Amino acid sequence: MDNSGECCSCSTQLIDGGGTFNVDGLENFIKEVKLRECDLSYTVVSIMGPKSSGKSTLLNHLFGTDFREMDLLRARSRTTEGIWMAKGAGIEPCTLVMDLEGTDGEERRREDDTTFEKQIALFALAVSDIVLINMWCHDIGRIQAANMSLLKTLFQVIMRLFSPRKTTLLFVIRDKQRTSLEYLESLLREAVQEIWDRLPKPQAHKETPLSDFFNVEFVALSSYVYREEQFKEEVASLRQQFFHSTAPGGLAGDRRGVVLASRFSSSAQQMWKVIKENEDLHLPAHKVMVAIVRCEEIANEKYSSFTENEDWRLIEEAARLGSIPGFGKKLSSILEACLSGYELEAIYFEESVRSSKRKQLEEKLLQLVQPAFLSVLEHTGCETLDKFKEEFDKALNGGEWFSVAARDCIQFYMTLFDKVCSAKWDTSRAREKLRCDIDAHVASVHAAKLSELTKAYEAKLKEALSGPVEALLDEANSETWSAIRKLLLRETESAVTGISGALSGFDLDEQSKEKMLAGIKDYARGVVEAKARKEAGRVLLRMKDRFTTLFYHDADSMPRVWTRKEDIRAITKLARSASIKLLSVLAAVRLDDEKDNIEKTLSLSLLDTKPTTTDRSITMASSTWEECKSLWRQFKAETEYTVTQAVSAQV
Ligand SMILES: Nc1nc2c(ncn2[C@@H]2O[C@H](COP(=O)(O)OP(=O)(O)OP(=O)(O)O)[C@@H](O)[C@H]2O)c(=O)[nH]1
Repeated sequence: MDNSGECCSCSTQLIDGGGTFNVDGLENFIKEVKLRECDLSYTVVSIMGPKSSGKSTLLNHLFGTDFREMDLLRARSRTTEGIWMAKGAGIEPCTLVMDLEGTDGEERRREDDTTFEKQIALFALAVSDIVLINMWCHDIGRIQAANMSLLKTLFQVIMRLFSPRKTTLLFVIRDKQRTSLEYLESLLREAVQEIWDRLPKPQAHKETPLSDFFNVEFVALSSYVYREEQFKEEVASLRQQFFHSTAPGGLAGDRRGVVLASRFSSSAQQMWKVIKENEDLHLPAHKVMVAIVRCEEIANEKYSSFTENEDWRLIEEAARLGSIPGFGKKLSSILEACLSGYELEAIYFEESVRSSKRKQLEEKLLQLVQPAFLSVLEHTGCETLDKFKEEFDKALNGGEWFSVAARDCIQFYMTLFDKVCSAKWDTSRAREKLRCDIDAHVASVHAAKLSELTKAYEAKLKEALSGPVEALLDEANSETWSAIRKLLLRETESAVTGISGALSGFDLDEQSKEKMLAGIKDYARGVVEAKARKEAGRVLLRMKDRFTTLFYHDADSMPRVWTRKEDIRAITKLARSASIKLLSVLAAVRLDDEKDNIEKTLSLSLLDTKPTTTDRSITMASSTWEECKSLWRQFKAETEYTVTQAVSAQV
C-alpha cells in the first residue's frame, strides 16, 4: 500500500531483456488499471539513465510504484531489464510509469549490444509525455562520464525526433551537493544545447530552437542513501507536478497527437515493431514512426466505417441492377468525405507518411468500390448504346443525312456517358468499348443503307431496261443495238445521278463512291446482256417466224397465192435474208459502239452457196460462227418443207 492507500501492485514487464513485447501482460495491465476509460486523459512517464542510478528507487517514491530496487548490500549490477510498466498510485489523471533498463550497462557493452539501449530509449520517447533523465550530480560536466553517454544516446535518437507534440525532458540530478541548482542547470543546459546545436537537422528546422520540440526542466534531489528525509520531502514536492499534468501548462500539457487510451496497447506494440524492424538503427524519425502507427489506425478506421456507410451500401446494391444517374459524382462525394475525415484526423502527423497512408487508403477504397464501378460502367455502356441506336434510327428515318445523324448522335451519347460516369477514375476502357460498339453499329447501318440504296436503283434500272430492250430486240433491225445503247446510256446516267445525290449524305470517300457507281453501271449492262442472251436463245423460232411471215405474205402483207407469177426462188431468198438479219442482230451483244460485219459475213457465208471461211474468220469469233452455222442448217432444214410445198403448189 502506498501512502494514498491505493494498491500499487499493478505492474508488468512490457518488453523483456530480449526485446519481446509482452502483449498479454499489457492487455491485463490495461484492464486492471481501467485505462480504456481514460479516453485522452492519461499521462505516460518514463525514466532513463545510467544503470543503478536509483531510477527504480525514485519512481517508487515518486509514484508509489513497486519497481524492483537493488539491495544496497549487493554489488551494483543491472536489476531492471527491458521496460517495466506500473500505474502511479493516487495521481490524477491516470499516470503510466515506465522504468527502463539502465543505459551504459557493462553487460550490454560486453555483448556489444547498445542497439537495445537505443531502441528502448526511442520507444520511451515515442510513447511518453514526460521523460525523466536520471543523472548523478557528480557526472555533470564529465565529458566521458556515463551521463554524457546517455545524453548522446538520447540525442542520437532525438536527432530524428520532430514530434507533432512537445515532450517534457525532466533532468533529475541525483545526490545534489552544495553546488547551487542554478549552476548545475546552466552547465546542463549548455551541454544539452551543444549537443542540440551539433545535430544535423532537416533544412526546415536548421534554426529551430530545442524548446520548440522539448520542454526542458530540471530538478535536483538529495541523496536517498545519506539524506533520506530530505530526499522524501523533495520527491513529495516533485510529485505535485504530476497532478493534473495534462492541463494546459502542465508537464504533459501538449495533447496534440495523443493516442486514445483504447488504442494505447496496439499503438505501443506497433511502435515497438517498427523500432525492432530497424535493427541497424536507421530508425525512422519519431514523428515518422508515430505517424506510421497513427495514420494507419485512422485509415483503417475510416475504411471500415466506409464499408458500413449507408449511402455506399445503397449505391453498391443499385449498381448490381443497372446504371445509376450521377453515379460518379455520388460515389466521389462519399469517398471524398471519407478521405477528408482521414485528413482531418491525421493532420498533426508527418506529411509524407500522412499522404502515403492516404494514398493507400484511397487505393483500398477504390479496390472496394471497383466492382460496383465496373458494373455501373457496363450497365451505362449498354443503356447508352441502346439509346444511341434508337435515336440514330429516328434521325435517319426523319430524313437526316447519314453522316450528320451519325456525328451528332455519337457526340451526344458519348458526352452523356462521360457525364453519367464522371469520376476521377479511369473510364477509358468502358468508354472505348462503347465507342467501338457504336462505331460497329453505325458501320452496319451504313452498309445496310448503302445496300438498300443500291438495290432500289437496281430494281429501277431493271424495270427501265428489261421491257424496252426486249421490244427493241423483237424488232431486230440495223438500228436495234444503237437504240439499245442509247437507252442504256440514258438509264445508267439517270441512275448514277440519282445515286450520287443520295450518296452525298453518306460522307463516302471518292474511291468507294466510284466503286459503287461502277457497280451500278455494270449492273445495267448486265440487265441488257441477260435480256439479249435470253432473246438469242429463242432465235431459231423467231427466224422461222420471220421467214414464214415474209414467205407467205407479199410486201402489202397480203397472203401469197402460188401462181406462176410468183418467183419462189427470189421470195425464198428474201425471206432467208431477213432471217439472217435477225440472226445477225441476236448473234452478238453490241453495247460498245464498235462497227462489225457480222451481218455481212453471215449473209455472204450462209446465203451464198460457196461460203469463204476466210471472210468470216476475220469478223466473228469461231464459237459464234459455229453456232450460227448450225442454227442456219437447222433453220434451213425446218423451212425446207415450206418452200417445197410452195413449189409443188405452183406446179
Ligand atoms: N547514492 C545514492 N544511492 C541511491 C539513491 N537512490 C537509490 N540508491 C541506491 O542505488 C542502488 C540502485 O538503485 P535502483 O533504484 O535499483 O537503481 P536503478 O537505476 O533502478 O537500477 P537499474 O534498474 O539496474 O538500472 C540501490 O542500492 C539504491 O539503494 C540515491 O539517491 N543516492
